[in-house]
Amino acid sequence: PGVTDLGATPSSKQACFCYVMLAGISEVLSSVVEDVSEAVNRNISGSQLLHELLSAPWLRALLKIYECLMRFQRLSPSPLLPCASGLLFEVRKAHRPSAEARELYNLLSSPHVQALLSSHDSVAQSDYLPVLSPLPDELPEDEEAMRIVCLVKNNQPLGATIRREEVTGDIYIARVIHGGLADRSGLLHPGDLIVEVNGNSVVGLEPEKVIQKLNSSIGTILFKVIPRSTQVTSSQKPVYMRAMVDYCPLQDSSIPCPDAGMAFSRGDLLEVVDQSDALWWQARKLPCGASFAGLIPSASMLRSKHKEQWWCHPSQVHTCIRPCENISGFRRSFRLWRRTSYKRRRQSCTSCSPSSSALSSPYEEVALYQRLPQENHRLIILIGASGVGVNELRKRLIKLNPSTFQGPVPHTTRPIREGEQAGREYHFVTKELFEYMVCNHRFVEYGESKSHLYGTSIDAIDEVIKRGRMCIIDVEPPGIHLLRLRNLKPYVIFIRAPSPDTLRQTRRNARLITSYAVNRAFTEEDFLELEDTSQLIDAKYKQYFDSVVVNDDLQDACMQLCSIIQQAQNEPQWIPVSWLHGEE
Ligand SMILES: Nc1ncnc2c1ncn2[C@@H]1O[C@H](COP(=O)(O)OP(=O)(O)OP(=O)(O)O)[C@@H](O)[C@H]1O
Repeated sequence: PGVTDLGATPSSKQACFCYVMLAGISEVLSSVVEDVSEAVNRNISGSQLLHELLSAPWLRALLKIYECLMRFQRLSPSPLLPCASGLLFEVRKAHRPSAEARELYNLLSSPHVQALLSSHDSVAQSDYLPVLSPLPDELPEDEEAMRIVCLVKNNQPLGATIRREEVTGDIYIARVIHGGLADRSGLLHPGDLIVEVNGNSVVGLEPEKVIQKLNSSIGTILFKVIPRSTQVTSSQKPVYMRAMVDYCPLQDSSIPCPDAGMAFSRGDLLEVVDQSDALWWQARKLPCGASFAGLIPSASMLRSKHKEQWWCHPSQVHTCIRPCENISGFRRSFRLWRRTSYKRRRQSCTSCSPSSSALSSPYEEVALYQRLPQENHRLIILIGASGVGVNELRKRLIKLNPSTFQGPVPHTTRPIREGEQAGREYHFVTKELFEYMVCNHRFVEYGESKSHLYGTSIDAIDEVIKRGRMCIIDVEPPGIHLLRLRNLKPYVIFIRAPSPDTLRQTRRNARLITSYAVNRAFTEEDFLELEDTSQLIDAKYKQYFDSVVVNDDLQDACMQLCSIIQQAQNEPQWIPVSWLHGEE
């Protein structure tokens, strides 16, 4: 039985057959009885009766049936092939089909499996279209090998770009997009000369016209190409890069094919699969969603684009949060200074665009890094708008686990006070030593408050890390650049302001540090400034953020921070390759 016969049980079929047989025999017998009774009634002689009986059609029919049954008995049916006996066994079992058999039956009879089986049969019988006309018997000696490529285009783009040779007007495949339709076919390669598309010659046509032809083709596209004489097999290993700038192909007039372009934003992780072209690379965004790559400008291309943009719109490329010359750490006096300085700087800047370092390196090569247990902990940097709660979160973390988390001890030129201990609250240093450290770039941040200098030094951070602790600092965003060092391998967490409603709701009873004596409640102006600054930092520095925590509920934010820090120290993370083995 075929798949579709699984439902009918063999016993019911046999019963049906027997019924047909019995109906025939009873007909024959009733005709025998009829003939005999007729002969008796007619009172004919015995020999005549015998002759009539023996020549009666019913007797012949009975004898035929008898012969058939005897033959059937001699040749009792047996399976022709061993697999057929297995099949028979299965069929017998199918009298009461098991749950598996029923499931198999359902699966096999589903439309897509039926379609798959039918496709398989077509392929197995080479039953596919179009049937190409046979090659002429006699080909000229100098005839170039022509390849006829048939692609079935669905909604996806073709996945190849073309270029025109200016002198000859020939149209060539310029590049094949990784994972795209053309690439998967394995039949079109960069450098192949396109002679015809769907039977129409393309030689001498403008590339736009060819693209139009291709775009308007639905279903099958038939290419006639002369393959490039030497095929270049590209076996490039993917390179992973962090985008340090934003890019939108639809706004880029220089891209060879905007449809093949891939947009990305600062901070996106890109898997660059092809760098063979000096101007246009091919990449996928990670975590990988698309099966095919997109075109992105090469690093040199992006650099020249940004230079060009700078000359056209120089006002857009200044930084809205400039590197600070005199900003301080996290003690109360530092933070007071920070608040006032922040306001001043915010007023003078209105725009937000990539910094100069992003322009010089639009992509940063990264690799996965897993910290080994014997290695130093990574530096944890918290970044956030003033008032968002960076200091509060940091204090809570340290309080929660003082043997694990620690902040660096700041330096100051102010005299030591009663109850203070050198190296505990501050490193108390002379003004000369402080200035010497400034000249030698030893401070991540420093500033002046009430004629005294305060600063957070790289050495103080190092000290904490070397003691085996996890150093947690909060710095103003420009400080990130100074801390991106191989030995510190900083992990940056952005503390983002919650939605405007949640911000106002959660900070109803919070106090803002405004002076040594007075902590006042948040005003509407504070909220607006906080939201504004939070968005600005996010937009300008997101390429450096490894994680983001929204500080809505303090307890939740603190817990989230703990688990992110744990992951940062113990799970593989993407870091710049220069932190693994390169120069700092
Ligand atoms: N999620 C929160 N819910 C309620 N209050 C909060 C929350 N986060 C912080 N606060 C409170 O907001 C105030 C400002 O926080 P904090 O001093 O940590 O700000 P900051 O980001 O360090 O800014 P600055 O550098 O200006 O001090 C503090 O009183 C703090 O307790």
